[in-house]
Amino acid sequence: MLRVRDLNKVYKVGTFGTDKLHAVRDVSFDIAPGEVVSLIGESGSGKSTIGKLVLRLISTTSGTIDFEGEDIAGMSGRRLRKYYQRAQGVFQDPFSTYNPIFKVDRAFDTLRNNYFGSMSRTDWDEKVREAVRSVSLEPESVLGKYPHQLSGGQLQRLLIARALLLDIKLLVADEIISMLDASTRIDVLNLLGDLRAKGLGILFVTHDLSLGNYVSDKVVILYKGRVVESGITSKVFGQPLHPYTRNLLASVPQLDRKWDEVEAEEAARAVELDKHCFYHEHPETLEKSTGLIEVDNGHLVGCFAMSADDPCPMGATDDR
Ligand SMILES: Nc1ncnc2c1ncn2[C@@H]1O[C@H](COP(=O)(O)OP(=O)(O)OP(=O)(O)O)[C@@H](O)[C@H]1O
Repeated sequence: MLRVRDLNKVYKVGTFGTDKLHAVRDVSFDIAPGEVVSLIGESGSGKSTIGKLVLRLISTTSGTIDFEGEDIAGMSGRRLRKYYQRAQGVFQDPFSTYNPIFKVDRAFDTLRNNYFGSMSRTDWDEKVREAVRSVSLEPESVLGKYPHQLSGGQLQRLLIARALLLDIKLLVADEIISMLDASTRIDVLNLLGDLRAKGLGILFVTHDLSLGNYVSDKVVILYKGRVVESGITSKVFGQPLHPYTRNLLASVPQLDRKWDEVEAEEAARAVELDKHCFYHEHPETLEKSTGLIEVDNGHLVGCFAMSADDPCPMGATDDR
């Protein structure tokens, strides 16, 4: 359904826009219907930029994004409107999405004006109520209210309901639960699970490894805009190969492991990597990547071996 290939985004920065910031580098991944793919990485790794590129909120520098076989860069007019009927985004801070001086219903009305102009008011109101119920909210408790009268979780679910009115096939969910409390988080996560079961493809953007592990079928681990590892979640998290992924996972506290043990493992890995891995020696630059190596079916690892005949000490070669 969604096919992203060799995506690059370079921002112009600096006072006169003369400097360049390479925010996304050669990123490729696919999302099938009913599949959740998580983009995981630390702050500044390019996750949100990729989400915005997929929603065409910003333009690509190079690379392609195909949705149902059509390059979204070439869409305009009716075709672009149709794309937005099928692909929508929900972002981190639900409060900033609503205008505080209007009731939340206004977010739905703008959609009616754009896409459902010919529908009668009665039919539209019923359609909205149905969408609100589908995200486990009571229409009477939330419609007609101002944003400050509702919780973050209710506002977030209303935004998902709004997207669902369009019968979308792809949802870009960018850190959508990071501002919610624990009990509301689980409601929104369960809702995403229900939507996935109905065939919705979800691009889930998060910096939280455990969340990525919980919700996704596949993960794409990003470091400074570049994919360092990707594949089926259980494979990437069960057998992480790239030093960055391993360090990320090692940094998540585990009840059954002592910190000394984790540190000793990391030190042993550092010895293996010394003078072999460009990433290990110079993590500040990723220019020397030799691309991604497929180590297992769909499990790709970014390789930064220092020379072509230098076997990657992290196992990112065919014979390991
Ligand atoms: N409009 C912009 N102009 C210039 N640079 C930008 C712009 N938007 C993002 N960047 C830069 O691009 C890089 C990637 O940013 P992005 O927001 O995609 O990262 P992220 O992984 O989503 O981070 P976070 O988790 O903090 O939101 C960062 O260095 C950021 O400062």
